[in-house]
Amino acid sequence: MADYIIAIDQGTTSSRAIIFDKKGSIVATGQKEHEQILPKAGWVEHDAAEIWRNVQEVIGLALGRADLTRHDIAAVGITNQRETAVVWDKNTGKPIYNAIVWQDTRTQEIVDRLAADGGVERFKPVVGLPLATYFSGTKIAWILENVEGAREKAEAGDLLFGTTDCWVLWNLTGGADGGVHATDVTNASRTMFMDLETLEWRDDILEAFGVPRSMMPEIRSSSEVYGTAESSSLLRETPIAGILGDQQAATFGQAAFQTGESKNTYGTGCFLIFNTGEEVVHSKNGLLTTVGYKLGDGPTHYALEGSIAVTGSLIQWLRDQLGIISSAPEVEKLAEQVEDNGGVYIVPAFSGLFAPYWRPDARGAIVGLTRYANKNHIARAALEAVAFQTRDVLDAVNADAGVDLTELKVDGGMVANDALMQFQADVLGVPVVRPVVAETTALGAAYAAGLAVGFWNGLDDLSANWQEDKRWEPSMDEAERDRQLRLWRKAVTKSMDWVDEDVK
Ligand SMILES: Nc1ncnc2c1ncn2[C@@H]1O[C@H](COP(=O)(O)OP(=O)(O)O)[C@@H](O)[C@H]1O
Ligand SMILES: O=P(O)(O)OC[C@H](O)CO
Repeated sequence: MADYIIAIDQGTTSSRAIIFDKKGSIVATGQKEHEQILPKAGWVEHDAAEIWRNVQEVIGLALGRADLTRHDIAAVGITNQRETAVVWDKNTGKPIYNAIVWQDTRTQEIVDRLAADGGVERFKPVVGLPLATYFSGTKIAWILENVEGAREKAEAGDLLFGTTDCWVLWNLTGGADGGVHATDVTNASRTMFMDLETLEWRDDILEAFGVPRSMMPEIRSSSEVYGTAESSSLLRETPIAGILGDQQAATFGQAAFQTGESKNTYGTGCFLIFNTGEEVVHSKNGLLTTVGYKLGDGPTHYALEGSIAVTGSLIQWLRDQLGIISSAPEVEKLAEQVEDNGGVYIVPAFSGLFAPYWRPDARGAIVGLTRYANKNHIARAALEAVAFQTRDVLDAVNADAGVDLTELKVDGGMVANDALMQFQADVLGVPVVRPVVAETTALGAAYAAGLAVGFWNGLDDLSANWQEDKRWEPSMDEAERDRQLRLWRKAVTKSMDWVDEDVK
């Protein structure tokens, strides 16, 4: 058997291809950012055609850097930004509109319309999700209602929907020339349309959203052979054998396979996932219920999730919109030049507030400003906002689980930031632990693909690969932690109730 697995990580900010060996170590990486298209306040789009071009390019980069060919690759795993909706014409292979990204809030009116009959929790007992702009369902509905000719084409069976895993799989397996139109259970669980118990699309919910079932991909497990790469691909004939939404992939890559295990990933947003085993658990504290993973014909593993919309993207905002840093890592230097936040708190409710608040009416707020405040305080407050939001989610997980987590496994682009990780341990009051391979998202997809083709024999092989790299112990005294949390929560209340009829 070939000695490597390649994982394609189609993220919000960039697409990566990462080649792993049997130990789960990274052999080579290719990465390319794609454009963030921001046509109006609250709108976030990606060009799906650009994403597919980038995916092909990064596969070439990774293979080239490792000096490997497709013959060295046993299988391909795919992981992806979840919820982001691509709708394309199955005859031409062209998207009929830009992909509407998970952070996009344009569909609030559709949410309100659907919620008018039964409230935002109307479908939650079946799909685990409240009605919110975050999930794919209202994004598909928006495209069908607003793109000229889309409704007719959809009714005629000419349009396909997919999250970006499905878009990449379809293209990689031949596109309009016989591409496989499938997604996995974890991605399907983020659409609003999948029944968590039966793992099938719900016709009544599709109908309520006005989405024809013919657009929907087949729902498959997270680890099985979906198809092989088509003949013009650098990976031709290689089996595509694993798909997991990126947060579930990170949980899998952290080897958090058992009930009660968890992880928090710090990327564009932050996502804490808590494994609830084979049981569907409904949150009483603002968390989502989602599928964790399903390997082939094996049992379905479920999870509770605390999704935070804006964390790394707040650092991008400091860089791109305010211009106070020229690269993301610079934020740490800036923040460390002051002893504290100078009384400044940032609530980055750019897309409203997600877990555990679910307040679409919230917008970003910077509070506590005095003339003393400077860019260093803003940088510090931005990092602190990431940690405070995670604390709010962890409180919800602890309340739902009925036990307190004793440490937090972390990963993602932001965990390179020492100041943030130390502050995170301080405001949580529990240690924060980073594994050697912090690219757990890609690793999780590689694991799913490798298990399907016998590259790894079972979960024990994967657990044996997990190794601790660094641990941050809490060092803040309790009174100071309580004071900071009180001020943070006061700041959160200031961001709420902002959007009304005049403010979009
Ligand atoms: N050293 C750093 N300090 C703070 N934020 C960082 C640092 N390095 C990267 N980031 C942020 O992390 C994000 C990238 O992380 P990544 O895991 O690649 O995200 P994604 O998978 O969402 O594309 C970006 O939003 C960037 O602003
Ligand atoms: O691409 P990321 O890492 O920001 O993850 C996005 C999430 O999947 C959105 O739910």
